[in-house]
Formats: sequence, C-alpha cells, structure tokens
Amino acid sequence: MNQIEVKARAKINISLDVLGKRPDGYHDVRMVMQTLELYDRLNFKKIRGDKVILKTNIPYLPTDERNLVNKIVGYMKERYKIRTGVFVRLKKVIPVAAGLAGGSADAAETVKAMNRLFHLGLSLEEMMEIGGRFGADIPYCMVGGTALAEGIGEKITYLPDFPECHVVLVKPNFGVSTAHVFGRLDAGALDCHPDTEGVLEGIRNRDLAAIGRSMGNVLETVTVAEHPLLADIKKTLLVHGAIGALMSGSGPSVYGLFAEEAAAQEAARRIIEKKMAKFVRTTKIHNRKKVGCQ
Ligand SMILES: C[C@@](CO)(OP(=O)(O)O)[C@H](O)COP(=O)(O)OP(=O)(O)OC[C@H]1O[C@@H](n2ccc(N)nc2=O)[C@H](O)[C@@H]1O
Ligand SMILES: Nc1ncnc2c1ncn2[C@@H]1O[C@H](COP(=O)(O)OP(=O)(O)O)[C@@H](O)[C@H]1O
Repeated sequence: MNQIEVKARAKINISLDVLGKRPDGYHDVRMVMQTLELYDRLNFKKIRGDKVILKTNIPYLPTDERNLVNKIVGYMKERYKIRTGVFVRLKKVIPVAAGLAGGSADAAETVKAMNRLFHLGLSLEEMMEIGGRFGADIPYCMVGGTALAEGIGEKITYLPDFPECHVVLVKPNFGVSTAHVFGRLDAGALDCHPDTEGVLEGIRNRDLAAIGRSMGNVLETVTVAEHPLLADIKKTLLVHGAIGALMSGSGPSVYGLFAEEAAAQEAARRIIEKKMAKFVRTTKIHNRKKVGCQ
C-alpha cells in the first residue's frame, strides 16, 4: 500500500464545562463531544527521498511544521525511523480556528494514516498518546462519535449514539484563539457550570428536547461577550425552530440542532439572508461506526 485517503471530521461540543486551572496552565474540562458529517480530506502518499511535503487548498494555512499534519508526519518518521518521504494533499472544508477542531481532526487522521501506511502496528491507546502530545482535542478526534472528554480532553468515555438530527453550522467571518479564551475565562466565570448530567441523560434516553434544554458551554461567557453577533445567530436559529443552539468549543462557530431538515434549511437561509456569516452549512451528526456493521 503506497497511498491512503481519509476523512477528518469536524466536532461540536454539546456541553463544555471547565472545572479548574491546573499548575501547567491547562484546564480540567468535562465535555460532551459529537462528530459531524462535515470533513476535510487527506491523501497520504509514499514518495522517493526523505522529505515531508504538504499541499493544501487554503492559501493562508502554513504547510511547514506549523501545520499539525506536517509536524506529526515528521515526528512519526523520526520516532519510528522511517526513511521514506511522505506527500500529503489536504483538502480543507472545515473552517480554520473555528471551535470545530479541524486541525485536531487532521492531526488524528495523520497518526492513523502513518500507522497504516508504514505498518507500525500501533494500538489505539498508543496512537491517542501520540496525538495527545500535539493537542488536547486530538485523542477524542481519533475515536469520534459521541463521547465524554475529561482531564484536559484526553480521557475519553464512549457514550451511546446521539439521536438523529440535522445541524445548522454557522462560522462567523473571524477566528478565535483557544488560548485567549481560556485565558480570559480565568479572570471570570470559573464557578459557572452547564448541565452536563442533563445532556448525558438526554443522550441515554435519545431525547433531543432534553438535550436541547441542558446543552451549555461555559466558554460562551468569554467569546459571546466579546462578539455579541454570536448571541444574535443563536437567537435566529432558535426562532426558526432549533431544539437547542450553542457555541462550539472556544468559538466562534455556533450551531443549532433541528429535528426536521426543512426547518434547518429555512434557518440557514435566514442567516445567509441576514449576512450574519459567509460559512453557513446544514449537515448531520455522524455517529461512530460499529465494528461488524459498516
Ligand atoms: C476548547 C476546545 C473544546 O473542544 O476546542 P476548540 O475550541 O479548540 O475547538 C478544546 O478543549 C481545545 O483543544 P485544542 O484546540 O486541541 O487545544 P490545545 O491546542 O491543546 O491548546 C490550545 C490552548 O488552549 C488552552 N487549553 C486547551 C485545552 C485545555 N483543556 N485547557 C486549556 O487551557 C491552553 O492555553 C492551550 O495553550
Ligand atoms: N491542519 C490544520 N488545519 C487547520 N489549522 C491548523 C492545522 N494545522 C495547524 N493549524 C493551526 O491551528 C490553529 C487552530 O486550528 P483549528 O483546529 O482549525 O482550530 P479549532 O480547534 O479552534 O477549530 C490555526 O490557527 C492554524 O494555524
């Protein structure tokens, strides 16, 4: 096998709680994570020589070691003494610096692709350990689906599948730095907590309305306060029939969950009409494939 093509899926946070700050500056979190159908596409190819070459469709995205894909290929080549060159083509669809873990998903798929391409025989746990060195969200992105993420995000517990629904995803025309948002949170709302138990109960009961009532993200206290447009987008989604609407991760992406596709499309249409964002997509949640029933 000389070539592999993979999909790297976006995630949303259905609940995001921050429990406290750790001595290393990171924060202990408790998050309900969910992958979406929206994905980047990556193609990995063995090439002659010893170089790592990355090409992407996004002109402003670095393709050298500042890109997680390039960085991880380089790291794994060195760690496993791989003397073959690797060419990667990355087609980005997931908006960058959006709270959708696009870079983390690319990184997770890179670890898995290198494992397959060079027959490294790594277990999932070993790959999650490697991913975790490069970002808190990467271990989750390696398993995807519906999951609870704790620690700094690296302790993963699988959850039952999320109920079927439609998602309207809105990425306003600016990016947000995750480090900045966590930094601002320290000065503010560390004592404010979303109803994660309510979300977990809603997922167990496949009750979308209960999930909608309980979903929450403590990082909204920072990002929505800095960008009131996000509150307007949430309101528009709710007015047009969203069962729940929330900011994902550190933002600025906001999403709405809908039972009916027609309502989702109408809400997306309204947001485009109001020029609230250029990136507006209707998509669906994507549950983890079960072994033996692909
Ligand atoms: C907030 C979340 C929620 O899913 O998502 P995004 O908004 O990035 O999508 C994640 O926890 C983000 O994970 P990720 O983006 O991988 O974070 P990293 O690259 O490891 O860290 C970026 C910066 O965020 C802060 N950080 C991150 C995770 C964490 N548990 N505590 C932190 O304090 C640190 O300041 C760190 O320097
Ligand atoms: N493959 C990649 N795709 C996107 N961003 C990347 C990638 N590699 C490194 N980055 C850097 O990581 C930063 C955050 O990336 P991203 O994962 O899109 O954010 P978020 O986790 O907030 O959705 C960006 O500013 C970008 O420069």
